[in-house]
Amino acid sequence: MTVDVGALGAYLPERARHATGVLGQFNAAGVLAAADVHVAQTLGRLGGETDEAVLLAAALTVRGTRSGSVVLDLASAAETIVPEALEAAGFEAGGGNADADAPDPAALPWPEPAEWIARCAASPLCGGEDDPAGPPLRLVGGSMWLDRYFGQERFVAAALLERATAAGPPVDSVRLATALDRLFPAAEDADQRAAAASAALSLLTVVAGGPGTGKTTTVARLLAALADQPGPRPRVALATPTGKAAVRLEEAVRAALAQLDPADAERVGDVSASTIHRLLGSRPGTRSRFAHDRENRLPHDVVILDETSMVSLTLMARVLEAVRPTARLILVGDPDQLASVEAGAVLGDIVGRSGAGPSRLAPHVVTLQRSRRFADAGPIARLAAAVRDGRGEEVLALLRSGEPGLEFVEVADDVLIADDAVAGLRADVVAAGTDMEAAARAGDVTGALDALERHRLLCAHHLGPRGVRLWTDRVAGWLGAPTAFRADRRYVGEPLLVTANDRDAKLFNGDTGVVVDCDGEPMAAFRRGGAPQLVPLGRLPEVRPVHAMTVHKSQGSEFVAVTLMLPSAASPLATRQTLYTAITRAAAGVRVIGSEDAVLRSVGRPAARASGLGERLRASG
Ligand SMILES: Nc1ncnc2c1ncn2[C@@H]1O[C@H](COP(=O)(O)OP(=O)(O)OP(=O)(O)O)[C@@H](O)[C@H]1O
Repeated sequence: MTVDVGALGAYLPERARHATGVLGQFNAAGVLAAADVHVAQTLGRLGGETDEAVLLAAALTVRGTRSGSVVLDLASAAETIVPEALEAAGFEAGGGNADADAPDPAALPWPEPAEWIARCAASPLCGGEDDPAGPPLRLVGGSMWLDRYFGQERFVAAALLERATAAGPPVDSVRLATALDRLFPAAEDADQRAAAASAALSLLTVVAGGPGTGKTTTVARLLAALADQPGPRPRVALATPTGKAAVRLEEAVRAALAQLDPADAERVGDVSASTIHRLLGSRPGTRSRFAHDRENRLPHDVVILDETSMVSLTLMARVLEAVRPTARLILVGDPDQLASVEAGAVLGDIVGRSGAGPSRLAPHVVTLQRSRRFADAGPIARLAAAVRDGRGEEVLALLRSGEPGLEFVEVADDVLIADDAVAGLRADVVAAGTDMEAAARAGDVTGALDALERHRLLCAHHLGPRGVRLWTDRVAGWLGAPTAFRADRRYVGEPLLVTANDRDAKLFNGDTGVVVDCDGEPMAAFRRGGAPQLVPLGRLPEVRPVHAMTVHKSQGSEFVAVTLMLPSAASPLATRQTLYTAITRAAAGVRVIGSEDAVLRSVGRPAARASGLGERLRASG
């Protein structure tokens, strides 16, 4: 069965009004958006460049940064680039999925690579590695960067390497050893102890590890070890890319401190976490610069970033500028998860991808291997490890094994999924939804929030037949129309997703809650470390029902069971990171809906994010 994508026309990239020639053809094929064409044309006009091959390379480089890639490899561009609207919607290039007038991208006039590179190299728009800043593009080998990202990569690499090679901060090593022995007493805590020791003894440490490997616990105990050093209590900043993650980190660190000897916890004192943006501070009148930068450094002695996988190249550059040269910087995160929505895959580059050769930062990276949360041998942990390590056949075998907690619902990529095929999903959704609504009506806030976290449907895409939008409607239909809508269309028992930050209400993009009847007054309830947070519906920021959410949005959350709606094998979002991130959200159950081919393709394909940072960190010299 073919899929009708007529409804997707609205999401196809805008046609550029003034695009003619080669740029016009690439725009009409959906490869370049109007904005890409516009930037390239402006660069050409300002730089006196009319060569269409150079302007095409510029436009494709701009386009790449919008989907996370910092650099464009000209030689492979023709094979790797998929029209953007099709990417977003989860459709394959060509194959009749594009709008009827759109030419096939493979048939576009791609320049011959060697000549393309030579024409770009001769252009006044392109500088090389060592040219002074000025031209808007950089070309090194066959790779092209926007000068801005090229500069950021170079700066981030240099700043990290400088921290890695600098003498460590002064410490009382005898006292440190005693504190670490006290704080990490068990033999099996050796990896956590090594991470804490590294963080205490050097200006840069990366604590990498999957979910539940004890990263937060290590951070909390590290803070106790540092507080135990002679002298004043160190000034510590804890920061995360999102507000939701900051709330979670603060609660988790407090909980970990509460488990320590009271004298250790007392020495650390109160901790708070903020977003990285908030830590760096806003500067009136500018959106891209922060109050803290190289001229006005952060006052902290220790800066800890959590969920670093979600930090973009640009933000990492800003952090590195702002942290005092003598302060410790500790980067915490899971490099196997999806990267930032913006350009760059900094944590992955620092840790070094498998097979790409060791990073010069390797001595500063401590990877925590053992999950402390579930039994290591549990089926979900084994499934996650097989995905992470790219063992596709083992992933399939586990999904089909019938082991408790694992389920594979096999559906072909090109069919619209019928209700009968996903009866298990429907049963889970209806059971959790019914319990949630009953608890919400009874005013049982905790019961409603427990039901909310019992099961979550995750999709890679927003749009298309496997996307959040369609499945939100399907699930809403299964749950039945609410009997009592309010004027604002909210109803008691409705699960909500916050889609904008509201610092005053302490609600953040990605927070989820439930509308609960609190003594006749409907309130939105959100889980927090202590008592749940109750917000009158009129004071909510932007929200939508959360019957399904993207894997990206689910980062940093945990559910009892998760169903992943896998995209088709042809989708660029069918990647190892999508599958790994979804699986590692689940504590007790994982159901994957998709084709065998989609599973194998996802496991076999680490997300393609082109970046030159890893190369810089590997290069000798
Ligand atoms: N050394 C340890 N001894 C005993 N329990 C531990 C130890 N380290 C971690 N834990 C426990 O394991 C669980 C997971 O630890 P923690 O929250 O620190 O992991 P994490 O890697 O930060 O997880 P996430 O990725 O979900 O943020 C917690 O319940 C914690 O108390």
